[in-house]
This record gives sequence, C-alpha cells and structure tokens, in this order.
Amino acid sequence: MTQAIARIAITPGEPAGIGPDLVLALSKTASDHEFVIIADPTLLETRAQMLGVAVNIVTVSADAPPRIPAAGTLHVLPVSLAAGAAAGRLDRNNARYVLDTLDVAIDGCQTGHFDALVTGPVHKGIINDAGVAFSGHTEYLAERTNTPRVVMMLATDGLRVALATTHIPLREVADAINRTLLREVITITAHDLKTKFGIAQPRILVCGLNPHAGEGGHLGCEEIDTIEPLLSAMRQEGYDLIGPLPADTLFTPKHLNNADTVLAMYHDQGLPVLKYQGFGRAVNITLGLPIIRTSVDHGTALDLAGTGKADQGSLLTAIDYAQTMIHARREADQ
Ligand SMILES: NC(=O)C1=CN([C@@H]2O[C@H](COP(=O)(O)OP(=O)(O)OC[C@H]3O[C@@H](n4cnc5c(N)ncnc54)[C@H](O)[C@@H]3O)[C@@H](O)[C@H]2O)C=CC1
Ligand SMILES: NCC(=O)COP(=O)(O)O
Repeated sequence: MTQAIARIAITPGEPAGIGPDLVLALSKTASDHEFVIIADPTLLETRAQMLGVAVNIVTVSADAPPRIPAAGTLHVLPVSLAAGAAAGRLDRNNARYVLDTLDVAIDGCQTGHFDALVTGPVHKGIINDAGVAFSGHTEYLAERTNTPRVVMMLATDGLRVALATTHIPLREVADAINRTLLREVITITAHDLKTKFGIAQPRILVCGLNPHAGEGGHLGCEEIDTIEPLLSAMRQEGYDLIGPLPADTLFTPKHLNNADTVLAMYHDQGLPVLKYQGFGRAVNITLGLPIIRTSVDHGTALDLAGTGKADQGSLLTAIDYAQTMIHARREADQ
C-alpha cells in the first residue's frame, strides 16, 4: 500500500548559523516526503548565492496539500527576518524571527498540517540577550504545547542517552533530582521507546549522580536517598531498570550492549559520550510531546556559516528519525 506523503516542517534556526546552509542542500535530496522550510526566502536566496548553490524557491502556505518538490526546488513557508542576517554574525534583532519560525511550525504540527518538526540549531544566548528567557527548544516546545514534562534523548548508532535534567546550571542539578522527576522521566522514556521505537520491554541503564554512584554514601547521598528507592519501586511495577551505576563504568560495552537507553542525570554527564560516539550522525528527539520533534546534534557553528563546510549528516539523521516516527504513528493509528 502506498503511504500518504508526509509534510515535515523544518526550521533552520539561527539565521547567522549553518542552519540555512544545511536546509539549502535539501533541494538536492530526493525524498518521498515534502519538506517545508519555515524561513525568510531572502535569507535562503542570499545564502544560496554565497554558497554557489542553484535553488528554486517556491513559497507554500501552512495548509497547502502535501506535494513533493521538483528536483532543485525548496518549498518555503515565509517568515520575515527583522534585520538582515550576515553569515557568522549574530543579531539580537532576529531573535524574535527564530521564535516565530518555531511558533509557525508548532502550530502547523498541532493543527495536523505538518506531520513532524525537524529543528536546526538556535543560539540560546542571543535569544536571551534579546530579552526573551529561553533555555532550549526542548523547554520551549513543552511550554508551547502545554506538556508538563518532556525528555531530551539523543540517539546515534548503538547508543541512546536520555537526560533527567536538561538546560540548568550544574549547581542546581542535585536539587532538581527527586523521585517525582525521575518517575516522570522514566515513564515517558519507557513509553516512547515502546511506541516510537518498537522496543517491547525497554531496559534503561540509570546513571548515579555522584562519582562512583555515591560510593555507598561517602561521595554523596542522592543515590541512597532518591535514585535507588525510586528504581526499586518502579521495578516492582514492571520497569526494567539497571542502576544507579557509576556513570564512568556504565558507558562501557559490558553494560551498554544489554540496554536500550542510558538515563543520565544531567546534560554533560551523557552527551559528551554520545557525541564522541556519533557527532554528525546523531539526532536529538523530544520524548513525551504530543507532536513529533527531532533535531540536529550540533549547534549553530557560526564559524562555518556560508563556507560550504557544514556537514549535513545530523540533519539527514534527524529527518530519517522523524520519518520513522511518522510511520510508527500512522501504523498505531490504523
Ligand atoms: N539544537 C540546537 O538548537 C543546539 C544549539 N546549540 C547552540 O549552538 C551555539 C554554539 O554552540 P557550540 O558549543 O559552539 O557548538 P557547535 O555545535 O555550534 O560547534 C562546535 C564545533 O563543531 C563544529 N560543527 C558544528 N556543527 C557542525 C556541522 N554540521 N558540520 C561540521 N562541523 C560542525 C563547529 O564548527 C565547532 O567547531 C550555542 O549557542 C548553543 O546553545 C548547541 C547545541 C544544539
Ligand atoms: N545539547 C543539545 C541541546 O542543547 C539542544 O537543545 P534543544 O534546543 O533541542 O532543547
């Protein structure tokens, strides 16, 4: 049976970064689906000239029926920049533009005009400098979709890492780790590994928070007071949970080969390992959302914008995962 064409919204993110370069290259990528780039067409045309890329930009509306673009063509849903965007040079006047592109994409996913959202990298700092408190897409999407808890998970070949906390200062991490948070994060992670990845009984390897998982309470008590009791209770409910294990030994083949995902307690406990394993071939997925959202594994790479040196691998991986998740959802809906 032929599948209906999916419409995938793509936000290139920060206009001074490599996002525009990466989406331009999609005009050369054959797909069974329609990519709708939510961006300022002038930005894309200017960057295409800079890169020497020949591209035909066709503007589309959010509610247009799905249609696969002709070769060399990009379908663009126009959102206007506030100021001109120079490659590599941040301008806080364009922070609102970045959020506008996200808002259009989120609305389109919620109304069913888009089947998924794939995001390019935003510069969190410049959005805050513009006066908007913004810690990341993950938190923004949760807020905009009224989802009380979501989970950031990055995946690459052979490794998935979900995070208990996301973009908070390290100083605040220990206070944020409590049984309610961990229960919600584990529940969402296990649920989405089943429904989005087809893993019947996901096994989750849980990191401790402290060095050596607290060394029996001598290097910190969060494992004894919080993590172990919660894991015990959830095991009784049927969850397959290993840990808490010291993060340094957990990230070894002996443990990883027998698990479906790692749950790290904080951003830089888990993501450096994931990026060492698969930077450029990894995807960032927001679990627990009512919409499908995947993203690149890298940032704005201002140093590479407009040079033609940006690697498109992670964007293609993010699109691939979004397509797989669209298929899984359609099958579940049948
Ligand atoms: N999904 C998102 O929106 C993300 C946004 N960021 C934001 O990006 C900004 C810059 O962060 P950085 O830590 O400098 O990380 P970065 O990923 O932008 O750059 C780190 C290094 O990787 C290189 N690099 C990144 N992407 C590449 C690609 N596609 N091809 C080839 N080389 C690539 C860069 O040239 C640089 O040397 C920050 O404001 C951060 O918040 C960071 C990660 C994810
Ligand atoms: N390191 C991944 C990252 O920070 C991406 O965050 P988000 O913008 O997807 O929330």
